[in-house]
Amino acid sequence: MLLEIENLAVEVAGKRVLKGVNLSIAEGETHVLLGPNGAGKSTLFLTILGFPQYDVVEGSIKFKGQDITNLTTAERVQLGIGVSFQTPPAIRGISVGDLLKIISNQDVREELNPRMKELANQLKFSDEFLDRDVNLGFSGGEVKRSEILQLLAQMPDFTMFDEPDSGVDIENVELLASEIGTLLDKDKPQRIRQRSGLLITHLGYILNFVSADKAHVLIDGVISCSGNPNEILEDIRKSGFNGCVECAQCL
Ligand SMILES: Nc1ncnc2c1ncn2[C@@H]1O[C@H](COP(=O)(O)OP(=O)(O)OP(=O)(O)O)[C@@H](O)[C@H]1O
Repeated sequence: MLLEIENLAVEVAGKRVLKGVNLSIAEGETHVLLGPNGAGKSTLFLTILGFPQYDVVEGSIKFKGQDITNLTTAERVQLGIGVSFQTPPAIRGISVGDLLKIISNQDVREELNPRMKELANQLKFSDEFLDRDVNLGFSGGEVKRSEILQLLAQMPDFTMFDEPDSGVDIENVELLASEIGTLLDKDKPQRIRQRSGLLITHLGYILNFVSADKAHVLIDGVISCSGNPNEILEDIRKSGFNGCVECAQCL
C-alpha cells in the first residue's frame, strides 16, 4: 500500500473532526472523497499533509510503509506527497516563475527551464503571467491552473486535489483534467501506473474526465461507505447523503 490510514482521530481547535478514519490507497490508484459540507474532507487532507493545527489524537498514517504521523509537512512533501488546495493563499514578493524554480530545484537566478515553460504554455500561462506574485489577484480558474502547474513541477507520488474543478469553466476543466491525468499516470496502462491520488469533489463533474478506481463517503468524521465511484455518485444524486448517514450510524 502507498498510503495507509488507520483509525485516525483528529482534533482542530479543540473539536474532534475526524473520528476513526480508515483508508488505504495502493500504488497507481485514484480514489475520490465525497461527503457533505463540514464532514471533515479538507481536515483529512491537511492532516495527511501534516499541518500542525490538526492534532492527531488516535491512529496513524503510513506512507510507503513508513509511519509519517509525526513528520513535518516538509518531510512529507520530500517523501512524495503533494496537494492542490481549495483556496491557496497569495504569496506577496514571490512570482509564479520563481516558485516553479524552487519546486523543481532550479537556481532562481537562471531562466525557467524549457520543460516548465512548455507546461506553463500548455496551461495557458504567458511569460508575463509567470512574473506575477503567486495567487495575487488571480481569477478562480488561474488559481486552479497555477496549483496544477506547481504540482507538475513537483510530480509527487501521491497527490491530493481539493475541489480542483470548483469555479472553473468547462473548457478549463477539460484542460485541468488532462494535466491531472498526467499527475496520476492516466496515460499509462493501469497495471504499470505508479502515481496515486485522492480527489475531493462535490458534484463529481471532474470524474467525467478523470477516471477513479474507488470512492469513499465521509460523514461526520467517519467513512460510512466505499465502492464504485459512479454507483455511489448516482445514489447521492438520487437521494442525497441520507443513505450514507444511515450507513454511518450502522458502523
Ligand atoms: N482551523 C479550524 N478551526 C476551527 N474549526 C475548524 C478548523 N478547520 C476545520 N474546522 C471545522 O471542522 C469541520 C470540518 O471542516 P472541513 O473543512 O474539514 O470540512 P469539509 O468536509 O472539507 O467541508 P466542505 O465540503 O464545506 O469544504 C467544520 O465544522 C469546520 O468548521
